[in-house]
Amino acid sequence: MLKYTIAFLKYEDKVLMINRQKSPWQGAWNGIGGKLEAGESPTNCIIREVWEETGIRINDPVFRGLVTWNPDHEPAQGMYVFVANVQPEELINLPRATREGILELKSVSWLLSEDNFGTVPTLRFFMEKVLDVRHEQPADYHCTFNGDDLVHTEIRNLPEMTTFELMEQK
Ligand SMILES: Nc1nc2c([nH]c(=O)n2[C@H]2C[C@H](O)[C@@H](COP(=O)(O)OP(=O)(O)OP(=O)(O)O)O2)c(=O)[nH]1
Repeated sequence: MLKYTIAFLKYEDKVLMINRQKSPWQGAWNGIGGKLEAGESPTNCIIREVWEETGIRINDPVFRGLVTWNPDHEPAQGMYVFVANVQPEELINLPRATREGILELKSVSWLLSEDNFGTVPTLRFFMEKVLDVRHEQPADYHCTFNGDDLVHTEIRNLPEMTTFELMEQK
């Protein structure tokens, strides 16, 4: 079982992002998410985290895979990734400061642009595929870090346990 979840909430060609208030990746834009609680399924975790951090209720997050990183990077080895569509009426008062950081809608093209150093370093590797729900199967997007430098990326098949973990205690 991985320790974290993350969600990319889409509206048209934009995604709701948070500029993180704390480490890791303090000051960088990332999707919305957080740590699994004891006994919580990844799906229930992401529904709770999105509610707590944005006030938005997502009912049917779509599982899109894992982002994992080398075990020596830190004890937490990865996160379950989800996408969900949101309605414009749910995206109020943006940008908005919250306890976790600043919430803002960012365009996918800005998030993926090569001269953008304002996002967490893994995002550009997996985000386009994760958002392409119609053409890309869920996968394990594996990252190798040396310190804070992302030195290698690799797309792996999903471990079989993943489906079971997702269904657990739903
Ligand atoms: N720990 C960790 N989290 C990462 C990395 N990259 C990355 O996108 N994340 C994501 C996973 C989560 O969505 C988020 C980290 O969660 P968090 O620390 O804000 O979790 P939380 O709010 O539940 O934690 P807390 O208040 O209990 O400390 O960042 C990384 O390298 N390390």
